[in-house]
Amino acid sequence: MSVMGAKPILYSYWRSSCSWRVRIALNLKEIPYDIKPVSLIKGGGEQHCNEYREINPMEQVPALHIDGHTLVESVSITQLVHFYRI
Ligand SMILES: O=C(O)/C=C/C(=O)CC(=O)CC(=O)O
Repeated sequence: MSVMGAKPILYSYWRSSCSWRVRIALNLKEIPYDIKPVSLIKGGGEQHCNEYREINPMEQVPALHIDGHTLVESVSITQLVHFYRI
């Protein structure tokens, strides 16, 4: 993760407090990122669709694709962002 590649992608939902946590961490680190919205409401929750399950088998937001890796669990993501992008 130390090699900076393409812009990170944050899979996120606007009402998800866990997603807020990661957005705050990325913004504090001034890391630019794109958001891919995953609605927790639409169609019973887009986090349960096959396409998203490939990104996060836990079927939860957020997930962060960064430097060729996909990270899940918001607290872990914020820690990794903190230590790897100083
Ligand atoms: O990434 C986490 O730490 C946990 C995520 C969830 O449990 C999903 C969830 O509750 C979505 C939300 O923040 O409302």
